Amino acid sequence: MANDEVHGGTVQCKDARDLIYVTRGGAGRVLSLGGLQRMGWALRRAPDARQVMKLLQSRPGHPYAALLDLREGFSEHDLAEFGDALSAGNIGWVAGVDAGQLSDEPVRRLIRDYCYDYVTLPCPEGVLNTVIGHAHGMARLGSGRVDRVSSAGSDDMIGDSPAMQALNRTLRKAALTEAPVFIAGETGTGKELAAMAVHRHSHRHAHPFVAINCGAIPHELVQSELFGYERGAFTGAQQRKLGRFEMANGGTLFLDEIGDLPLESQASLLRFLQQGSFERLGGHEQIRVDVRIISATHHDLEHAVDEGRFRADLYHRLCVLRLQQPPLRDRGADIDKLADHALKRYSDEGQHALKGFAPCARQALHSHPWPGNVRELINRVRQAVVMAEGRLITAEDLHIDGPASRPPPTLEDIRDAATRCAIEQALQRNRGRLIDTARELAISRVTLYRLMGRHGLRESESDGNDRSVRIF
Ligand SMILES: Nc1ncnc2c1ncn2[C@@H]1O[C@H](COP(=O)(O)OP(=O)(O)OP(=O)(O)O)[C@@H](O)[C@H]1O
Repeated sequence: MANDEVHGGTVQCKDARDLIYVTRGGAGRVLSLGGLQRMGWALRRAPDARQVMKLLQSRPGHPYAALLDLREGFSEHDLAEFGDALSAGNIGWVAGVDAGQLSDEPVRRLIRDYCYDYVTLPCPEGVLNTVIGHAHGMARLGSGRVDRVSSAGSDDMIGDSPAMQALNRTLRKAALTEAPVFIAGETGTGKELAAMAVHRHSHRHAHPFVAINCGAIPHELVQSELFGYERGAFTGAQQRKLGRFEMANGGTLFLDEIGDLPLESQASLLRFLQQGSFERLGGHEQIRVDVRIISATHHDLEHAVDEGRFRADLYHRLCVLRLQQPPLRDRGADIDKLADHALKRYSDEGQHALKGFAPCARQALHSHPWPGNVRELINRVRQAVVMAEGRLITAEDLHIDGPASRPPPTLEDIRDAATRCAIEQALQRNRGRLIDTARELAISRVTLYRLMGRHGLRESESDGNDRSVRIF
């Protein structure tokens, strides 16, 4: 769901997602979908229900999006055979239709009862990407796929380094409250996983967790995606559509890349946070829902506020509780655990069985700076699984140049990392109170404050009061 991001107009793929294109169209009616493949979809074609079931059975529980092209070739009898595939929890269906088919009762029923959404074909691939992306996200929620290789604290979040232990403790505390949570951290550090963990540990866990990537949706569609629309709200709005807020009722709404939210939607979100209600597009009724908001971004939201791109009042409403996702390079042995996990997860994609990582690869994993964090690590290991020719994955298979890419840490680097970690943990234990934290660490408050500035643990050099501390 919140799986794509837009950088400078191009959509970058985080992980390849599986799309099944079900079609029996004649020549000229089959969509090529090459653009979707470039956007990171792994495309599989299936002409009938049997093929779809075969694909589902080959990877039980694995999430798929499926585009069911209903424009030609399927009789009512054929469609009846899709019953099991349409009801599977790990597949999100989108129907593709000719506009005229929407008056056809069996087609309407199929869409209404089984599909996440429908599109009128042909349609721009950007739109298709968004819609099937959402369907895939819903399938992921339904798939119950949890990677429990972890030796760690928080369910499918692998890692038990001090930084991750601190994060796990904090997110469990956050889960017990109803306050909005803001998750900061570099791209690929696992902010969405952290948001899901907060939801899972909250009393809302039996209700939906709905995620949306505000940066991956065209600005003009964000408002209707979030708040839904009434029939006739605009040309093409042939029936009422529920927005993400309504879908998340009782549960949690995760707004990823919140910094990309257009100003109009910022105003609506602020109104929701103040009043607990909103209006659908084209509607006048105030709709009340019970939704907890978790937001995240890998950009500097404070900077966006300073530049007037993000409303300061909304920022303060969203950032009541703040979690900081640590970068991968600060997670020590977690790097090995994550690499082993990725190897296990993708081992069946390789040509031959792999035994593990060669010493040079282990060394490279620890010398690489990981600008793309866990996502980059998973992608590199996945690619190495496919490309490796030997029994062990080498640094070369990972396309990491070896220790030269980052010199080993100096004593000062190690001391700095330990100081930062000690201060972070003490701040958490003391709920951000500087006086108590300084006393525990046996340093003066001035020294503590100086060290926090040096290690990036407070917002600005000039603001010296306790309110600037964002760890609780
Ligand atoms: N601790 C972890 N254990 C296992 N997998 C992880 C962990 N952290 C991240 N991942 C995986 O890394 C990928 C990226 O994670 P995620 O999408 O949560 O990152 P993000 O911080 O939200 O990224 P972005 O800022 O780009 O939206 C996902 O495939 C996720 O499953």
